[in-house]
Amino acid sequence: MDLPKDFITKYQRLLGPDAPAFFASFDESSEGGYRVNPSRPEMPALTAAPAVPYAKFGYYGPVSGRSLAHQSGAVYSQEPSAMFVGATAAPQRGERVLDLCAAPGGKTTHLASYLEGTGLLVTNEINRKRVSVLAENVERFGVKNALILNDAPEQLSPVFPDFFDKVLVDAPCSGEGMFRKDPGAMDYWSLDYVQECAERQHQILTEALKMVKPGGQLIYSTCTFAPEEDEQTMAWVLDNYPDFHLVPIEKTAGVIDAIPEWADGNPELKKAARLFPHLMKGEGHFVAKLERDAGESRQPRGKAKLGTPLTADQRHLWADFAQDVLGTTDFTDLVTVKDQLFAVPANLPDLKRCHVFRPGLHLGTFKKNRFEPAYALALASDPRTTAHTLTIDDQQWRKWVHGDTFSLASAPTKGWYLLTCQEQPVGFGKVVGNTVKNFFPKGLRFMVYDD
Ligand SMILES: C[S@@+](CC[C@H](N)C(=O)[O-])C[C@H]1O[C@@H](n2cnc3c(N)ncnc32)[C@H](O)[C@@H]1O
Repeated sequence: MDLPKDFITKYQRLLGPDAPAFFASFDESSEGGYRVNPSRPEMPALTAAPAVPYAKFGYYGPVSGRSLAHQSGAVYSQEPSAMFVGATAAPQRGERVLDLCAAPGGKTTHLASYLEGTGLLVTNEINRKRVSVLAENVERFGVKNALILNDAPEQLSPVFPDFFDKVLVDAPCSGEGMFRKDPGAMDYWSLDYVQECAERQHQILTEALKMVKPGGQLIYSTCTFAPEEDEQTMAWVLDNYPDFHLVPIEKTAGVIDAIPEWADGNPELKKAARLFPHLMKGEGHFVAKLERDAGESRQPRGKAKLGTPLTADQRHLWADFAQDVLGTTDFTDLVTVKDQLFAVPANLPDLKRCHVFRPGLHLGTFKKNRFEPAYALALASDPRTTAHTLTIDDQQWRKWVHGDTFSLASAPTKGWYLLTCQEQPVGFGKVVGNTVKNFFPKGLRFMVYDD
């Protein structure tokens, strides 16, 4: 690979005798990876692959974007070193978690797997186009407890002061760890760009640190090797925020200590982790875990007023659907936004200064005198406990994801069914006679080709 000249000079100086192995790794092929979704029935073929030693739910190997496993949210494709980030954050059930720079959602979905639908996951992306992709992935993964925001960090810090148990800053960076998979990332790389990224990281962290509750943690990560964005950024935090300290990260499978000499020599920096492509299977990351001292918390202002309460008619339509089709009335905090029904997380502060992209789990749409369930609800439903399910085969699934109606051998009772294929939820279909009407979202349709 034709690496930038300044990049070669810089890492020859920094890595010395290790530099040739580091440069050689850019000419090797990338190692694919994926995480399984613990809220889905197990797909044995997925868990038969070698496990990523440090990452709960993680496996080595490729996964196709046109596979049933992917469409149904049974897996999330993620390169193995990126899994180290979620594994370091490892939130506990019930915690309040913020993913500040979240799109396309690799780390967010990993955090969601740890939370198991409990607590709160606020997942934010500053870029409008990218927040749509984030929402798509969060919904595909069946995440029930997420609030999706589209804000800059400085818009969020006054809303969530001292609020979160865990804050993840997976920072925008110079992306040197992306060069191998995406050589286009080299086009905008320069020594000045690295500096620019470091400055932006300081700005993001300034806001992010305000949202960590006393005793809470901030996990900082990049997919670059640049010391300016890694050890030096953490040294800057330690110098400027005396109530934060680094917590040691367990390192296995070729993950090594961060390098204090690449910053101000503070030995504390060793507690952070470096993932190098010549030392482990993955593209490369830097990960640090900061913890805030215990102390008094400021209280966030007000209470969120999301959407509008349901009308009596809407309550009945939803209750009928929930009882008949889902077999559960578990969802409690319900609101409508225009004609859309959402289950929203409880105990949120006043969000009127935020851009709310999804106030919670999208349950469906109220049409004239009827309720149409959402794709997001289907993928958040567990077929093992859903009242109305209908098993479809592989051929029927291909028609489903292509947007075609298809026929059944016999006609079940008319109505909505959670369709399942190989036990995975794939959407809500409406059965009329022996035909399944297609409600697979238009923007997500695709064609499956024979291998
Ligand atoms: C490394 S990517 C995040 C990847 C994501 N965490 C994942 O695992 O899929 C960094 C994200 O930060 C966003 N970003 C860019 N500038 C930002 C800023 N000033 N503040 C917050 N986020 C920013 C980018 O749009 C990008 O989506």
